[in-house]
Amino acid sequence: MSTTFQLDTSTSRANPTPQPMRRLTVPKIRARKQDGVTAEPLVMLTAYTARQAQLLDEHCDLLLVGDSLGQVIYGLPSTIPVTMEMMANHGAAVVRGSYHAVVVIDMPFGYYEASPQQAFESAALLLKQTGAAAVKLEGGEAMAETVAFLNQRGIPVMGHVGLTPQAVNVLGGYGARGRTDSEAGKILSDAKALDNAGAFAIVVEGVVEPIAIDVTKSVACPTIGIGASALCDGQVLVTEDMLGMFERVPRFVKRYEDIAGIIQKTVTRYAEEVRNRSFPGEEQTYQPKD
Ligand SMILES: Nc1nc(=O)c2c([nH]1)NC[C@@H]1CN(c3ccc(C(=O)N[C@@H](CCC(=O)O)C(=O)O)cc3)CN21
Ligand SMILES: CC(C)C(=O)C(=O)O
Repeated sequence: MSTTFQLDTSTSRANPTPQPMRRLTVPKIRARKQDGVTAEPLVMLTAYTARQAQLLDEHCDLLLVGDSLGQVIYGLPSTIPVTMEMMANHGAAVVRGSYHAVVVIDMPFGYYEASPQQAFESAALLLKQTGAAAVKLEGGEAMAETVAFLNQRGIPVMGHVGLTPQAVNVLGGYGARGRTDSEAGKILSDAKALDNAGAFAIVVEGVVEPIAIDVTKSVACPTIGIGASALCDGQVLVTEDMLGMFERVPRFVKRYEDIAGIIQKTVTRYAEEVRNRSFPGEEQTYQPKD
C-alpha cells in the first residue's frame, strides 16, 4: 500500500516550541532507566488540544497524542479509521500548548505497516507538520526492522505491545493479553525485539501483571504501563478517562475526578439562568457611556 497522504508544503501547522531548551529530550527519557532501574517513574498522559497540553505539560515527562483521539474526540468506533490529517492537526496543537514534556505522536493505522519506507514517509510528515519529537507505533517483532530504520534516520520510536488496539480485528476485542503461555512468550519476544531495534521506550498495554514485570525486567529501555503493573518504568492513561469524562471505562482506569458530573451540573445552571433571564447579568452586559 502506498501512502496517499500528500505532502503539505504550507507552514500553517509548523510551530516549533517557543522555549526549545526547556523541553525534555528523548535521550533524557531513555536515560531515566539505568542498568534496569528507574528511580522515578515516567509520567505520561494523552493530550489532543492546545489548552489540554498547557494544563498537563509541567506535570508530565511525556505527552502522547494518541490515536485514541478517534474515539475520544471524534466518536469513532475504534482507532482504525484515524487519519494522518487528524494526527497532524492535533499533534501541532499539543506542541503549541507545551514547552516542557516530550511530545510523542501515534502513527495511525494503515500508514506505516507496509514497509519501513512507508513508515519513514509518514513519520517524517508527522514530525514536520507538528514539531513532535517522536512517534509511537504498535507491534513487536514485525515492526522491529521499521523501528531501527526510523531511528537510524533521525526519528525516535516508542513501541507498543500487548493489547494493541489497531489490531482489534485480529485480537477479537480489548481483553487483557498474556493469559496463555504462548501469548505471554509472544509479548516478551515482541518487547525484546523492539528494545534491540532501538525503541526509546515501550508502552505495555492490557497485560497480566507478571508479564508486565517480566517485560520490564527484560528490556533495557523504559516500559510505560497502561493496564499493566505499578512496577513498569512509567504509566500512561487517556486523560479524559482519568478525569472522569466517560461513564464506561476499562478496568485499568482510575477516575480521579468526576469531570462529566461537574460539566453536567454547570451546564444545568447556565441553562436555567438563560431560561429565567438572569444570565447575562449586569456585569456581563455593555452599556453606552453616561
Ligand atoms: N478512552 C479511551 N481509553 C483508552 O484507554 C483507549 C481508548 N480510548 N481508545 C484506544 C484504546 C482502546 N483501549 C481499550 C478499549 C476498551 C477496553 C475494554 O473495554 N476493556 C474491558 C475488557 C474488555 C474485554 O474483556 O473484552 C475492561 O473492562 O477492562 C480496554 C482498552 C485502550 N485505548
Ligand atoms: C492508550 C494509549 C497508550 C494510546 O495508545 C492512545 O492513547 O492511543
